[in-house]
Amino acid sequence: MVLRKGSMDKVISSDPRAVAVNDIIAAGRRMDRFGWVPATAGNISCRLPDGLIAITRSGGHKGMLTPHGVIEVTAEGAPVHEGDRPSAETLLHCQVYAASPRTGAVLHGHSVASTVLSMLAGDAITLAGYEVLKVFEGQDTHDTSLRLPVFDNDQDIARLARVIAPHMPDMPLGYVIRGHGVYVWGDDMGMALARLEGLEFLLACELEKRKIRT
Ligand SMILES: CSC[C@@H](O)[C@@H](O)C(=O)COP(=O)(O)O
Ligand SMILES: [Zn+2]
Repeated sequence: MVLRKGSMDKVISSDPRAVAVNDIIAAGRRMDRFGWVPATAGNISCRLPDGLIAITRSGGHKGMLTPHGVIEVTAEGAPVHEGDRPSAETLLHCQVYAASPRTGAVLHGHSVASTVLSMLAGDAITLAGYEVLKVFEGQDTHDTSLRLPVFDNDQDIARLARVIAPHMPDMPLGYVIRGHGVYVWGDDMGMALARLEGLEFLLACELEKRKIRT
């Protein structure tokens, strides 16, 4: 048994597929504990060493996943096994992996804070002055601001991916889909979860600030 960099759990196997399934199930439970994947909302994926992507099946509760709830798709989002129905938002995960060979895990949740704030925002939410900004790579002071892009929601995920595409190279935090939820990623699942937790904390703070002001 070994421990991996950034991991939040002990590895249960040296088989990368088993590790990915374990990581996805654990991530879903953790996101559910925070209330970020209500009903069947959210989706979770990991890149496998052979370039395939392990991703949640469409329509299941992400806090109650079993190994059956995780399937494999190609880098283009096609299910490896005929009849499997991957997340409706698979193309958004594929787009994040295609943008950087370093990215190993992608998380999508529907928190109250990301949903509400994005409905009040323009094309971005600015996060400034918070100590927790230091959770993001390259940030070593609270005395800074980071921009979280907001894209209009669209049920046509291929079209939404085309709108997001030009912004992919310049998104240090992830992004939010308006009235929908947040996309965050990292080199591995541990890093992606840490970034999601940091970002959600910051969004929750912003929401509280707005309530106090009104
Ligand atoms: C409960 S509605 C949420 C869905 O429409 C979608 O946005 C979502 O996040 C989950 O879709 P899924 O296809 O299960 O990955
Ligand atoms: Zn969603």
